[in-house]
Amino acid sequence: MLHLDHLLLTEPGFRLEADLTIPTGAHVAVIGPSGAGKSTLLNAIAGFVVPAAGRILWNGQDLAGQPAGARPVSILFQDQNLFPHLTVERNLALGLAPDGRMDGAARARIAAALERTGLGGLGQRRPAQLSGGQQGRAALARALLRARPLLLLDEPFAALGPALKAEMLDLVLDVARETGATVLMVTHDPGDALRLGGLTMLVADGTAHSPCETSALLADPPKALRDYLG
Ligand SMILES: Nc1ncnc2c1ncn2[C@@H]1O[C@H](COP(=O)(O)OP(=O)(O)OP(=O)(O)O)[C@@H](O)[C@H]1O
Repeated sequence: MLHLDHLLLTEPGFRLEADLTIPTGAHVAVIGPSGAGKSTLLNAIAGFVVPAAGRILWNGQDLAGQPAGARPVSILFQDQNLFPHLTVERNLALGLAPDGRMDGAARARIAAALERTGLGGLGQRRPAQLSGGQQGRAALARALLRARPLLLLDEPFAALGPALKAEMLDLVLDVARETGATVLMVTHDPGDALRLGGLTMLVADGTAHSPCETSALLADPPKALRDYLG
C-alpha cells in the first residue's frame, strides 16, 4: 500500500496537499489541470522532490531516507528517459544493474524483455534509430526488467497517435500484471483513465484527492473535474 500521510509539496506560488492511500496492485490514473502538481507528486514519490511536510510510506516504510535509486519505484517520462549514446541493450542493462554490466544471464533476460515488447533483434540500435513507439516499448522493457513495485508514468505516450497509445497502454497493463506493480499514470485524457481501468486520482485546487473508481467518477464528476473536462 502507498500511503501519502499529510503530505505537503510546495514550490514558490504553489502548494499541493495529499492525505490518501493507494492499495497495492491498483491502477490509478492521475488527472487534473495543467500546473496542478501531478508531475510534482510523482517526482516526490520517486524521490526527486523533497516534501515540505508529511510522509510517503510504501508498505508502512517511510521512503524519506531512501535516495531515488533505492526506492521501490520505476518512473517513465514523456521523453522515455533512454540514454541516447547507449544501445537499447545497454539501456535495458541499466534496469538490472546500476552500472549496466551484463553477464550471460543478464543478456538472456534483456533479450527476453525485448522479445516480450516486440523489439526482438533491435538491442544493438541506439534510441535515435527507433520510432517513438519503439522508444516507448524500450522504456517499458526496462521497467519490466527493473520489476519495481511502483510504476509511475508521467504522460509517457502523449506524443503518440491514438492507436499506438492504446497499444502502449495495453503493454503497460501487461507489464503491471507480470510484475504485480502498482501503477500511477498521469494523463490528460479520460479515455486513457478508462483504458487503464481501476481508479482515478483528481489533482486540483491544491489537493491530490483520494482515488475513486474511474467509471463512477467520470459518470458523476465533482465540480473540479467537470471544470477541467470542460
Ligand atoms: N522546480 C520547480 N521550481 C519552481 N516551481 C516549480 C518547479 N517544479 C514545478 N513547479 C511549479 O509547480 C506547479 C506544479 O507543476 P507540475 O509540473 O507538477 O504540474 P502538472 O499538474 O504536472 O502540470 P502539466 O499537466 O502541465 O504537466 C507549477 O506551478 C510549476 O510551475
